[in-house]
Amino acid sequence: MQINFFKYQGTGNDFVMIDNRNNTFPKNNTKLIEFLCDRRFGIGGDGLILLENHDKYDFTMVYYNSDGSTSTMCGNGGRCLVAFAKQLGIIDNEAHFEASDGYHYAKIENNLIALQMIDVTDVKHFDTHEFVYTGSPHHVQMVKDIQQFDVKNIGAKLRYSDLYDESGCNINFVEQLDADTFSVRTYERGVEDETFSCGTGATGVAIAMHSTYKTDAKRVNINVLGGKLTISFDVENNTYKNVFLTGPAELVFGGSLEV
Ligand SMILES: N[C@@H](CCC[C@H](N)C(=O)O)C(=O)O
Repeated sequence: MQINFFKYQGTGNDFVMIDNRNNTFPKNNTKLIEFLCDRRFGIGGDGLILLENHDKYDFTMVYYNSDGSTSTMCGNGGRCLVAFAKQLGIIDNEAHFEASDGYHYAKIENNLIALQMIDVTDVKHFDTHEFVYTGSPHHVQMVKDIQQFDVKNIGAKLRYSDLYDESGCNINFVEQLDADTFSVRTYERGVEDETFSCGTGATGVAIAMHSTYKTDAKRVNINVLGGKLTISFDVENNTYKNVFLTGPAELVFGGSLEV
């Protein structure tokens, strides 16, 4: 079969995008998804996203990690999918769509995609870290000298440690740069490596930093290896609401391959 695809990236978190409105993509073929995401033998990406029809909203987002596993929400992937939907002419500058964690609203402003994330009520505090669920599970841990930190090995150890069940967790390491700016590096489960950016992770970090009083800003800058993200929110009765993840999302190239 022939597969037509586009490759997008959002702050260096990169995705193979496929328009599956005709339902022809073999969704249970884990090996195929892994192959398409492979950087040497395939197209290359941290994940693969299908854009599908929805009976009420503009589209449905179906997300797979690069190991071919179906997973929970991907914030950067959601932002890239909004840019892809605009390219396909499905939306103009606003989108309403459904993902694994429910309904999402997004808007395109000044070439940036602002994606509304789920409300977050429960930030769990531990001696060494915080745990936040922002559509995907996130471990948030402060470190010093983050640029020298061994994210891949220490991230993998924590992801497979007794702290988490077999489904694991994404592991974010954080260093504060100023009152409202943090540097973040993330080990992503399902990629089993450090990625250049993680949107649900950046969102989790911003909320964890606010809830532990490291910042009182409600607009937090997160610097990742692949660029800059901004997370804004309101706080009402310990619930983080109107949470928006904002940043660039760009088309890299498109093509087709025979599989
Ligand atoms: N890169 C993503 C997160 C993707 C899901 C994650 N790997 C998981 O399995 O939990 C993002 O931008 O949020």
